[in-house]
Amino acid sequence: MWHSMGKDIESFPLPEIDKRHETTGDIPREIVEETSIEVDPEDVSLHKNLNIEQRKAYDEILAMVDRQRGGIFFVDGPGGTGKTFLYRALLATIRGQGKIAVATATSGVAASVMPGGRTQIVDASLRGSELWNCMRQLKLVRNMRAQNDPWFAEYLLRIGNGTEETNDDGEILLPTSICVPNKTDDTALDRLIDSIYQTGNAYLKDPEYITSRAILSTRNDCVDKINLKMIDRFQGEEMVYHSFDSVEDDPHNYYPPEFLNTLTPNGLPPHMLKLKKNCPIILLRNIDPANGLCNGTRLVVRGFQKNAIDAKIVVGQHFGMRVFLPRIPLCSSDDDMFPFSFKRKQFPVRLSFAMTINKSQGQCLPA
Ligand SMILES: Nc1ncnc2c1ncn2[C@@H]1O[C@H](COP(=O)(O)OP(=O)(O)OP(=O)(O)O)[C@@H](O)[C@H]1O
Repeated sequence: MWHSMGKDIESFPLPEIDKRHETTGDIPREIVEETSIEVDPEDVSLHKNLNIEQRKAYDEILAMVDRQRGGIFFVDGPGGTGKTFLYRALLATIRGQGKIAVATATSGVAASVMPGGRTQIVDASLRGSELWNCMRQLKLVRNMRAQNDPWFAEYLLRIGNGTEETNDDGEILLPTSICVPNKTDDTALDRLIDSIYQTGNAYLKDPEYITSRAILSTRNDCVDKINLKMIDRFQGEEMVYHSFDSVEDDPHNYYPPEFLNTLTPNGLPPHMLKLKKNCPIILLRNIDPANGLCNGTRLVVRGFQKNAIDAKIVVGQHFGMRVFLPRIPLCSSDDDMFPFSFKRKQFPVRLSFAMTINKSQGQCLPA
């Protein structure tokens, strides 16, 4: 499990492992794990559908593998141009030949969209690396996600490439068809919500519907406000979980729980976590990345227990898997935020009708 998070047991002060009990003989466990990844039959035929640029990249990378030559490739392309699709095709072909293909990504969610993906923490910039000059850049340019709307696909690419026309302030013009007019009154937020989510509970209860869309904001307070509005509209059995908040090394109790309860630092769940059956949630910590439970995984609540949330994974490789989420102690990732070290014991989840743009990276929101 530690390996799947890019860590090693040797970095912890634990007794040495007695290797006599290893069941894999002399073969390192990682090799056993990698060679036992099953190739999805659907992925095996993906290579037949590659577009021209994907095909060129696929052929070039595989040629290097076939010739058993080393090589480094950098597949570059804006969102939706089919990078993941290409990786899946490559992984399936290489693994299908009985060879090892290790899929890693810098975030758990990005790894979870690739079969057998692992998280590797990269503390470096690729361009700053001396390897950059040896890298062969392969560019994907065609937006495959917005194929049935070629105008929008082109528009997105122009924005990504910085070639869309701007005004004197450097702002681009959004077409009215994708805007919700802001009348600066109290109903503006409700109108935004109405245009994203149908009000009928039949829609909201459909996990596919609910996870195919989200309202994005730059700020956590906005996200919390929208999520609270949404959960009130949502119908179903309700449960409120309160967190246990404390400060480490506070023998004089300078920071009473009533005060701590009012805080919601970045990356921590709220003190009062209000959930309803079938509502969408997003995980805030890497609990078990190998089984799809990582920071950013989206789930739908199926039921409540006193000390566990019964939920179903609704994205990525582990789609449909039923899991039980525990309450865990969480610390704020931003150490400078408070002059004390804050600890919250809570389920590591937030509602995900709305999420911050940061959290949405690596997510697939097809609607
Ligand atoms: N050659 C193809 N044929 C059919 N569908 C494709 C093809 N390539 C990609 N797609 C589809 O287009 C969508 C976007 O592809 P993908 O997720 O691989 O893009 P990406 O570049 O990894 O996007 P992002 O950077 O946003 O993660 C997916 O639904 C994928 O199935």
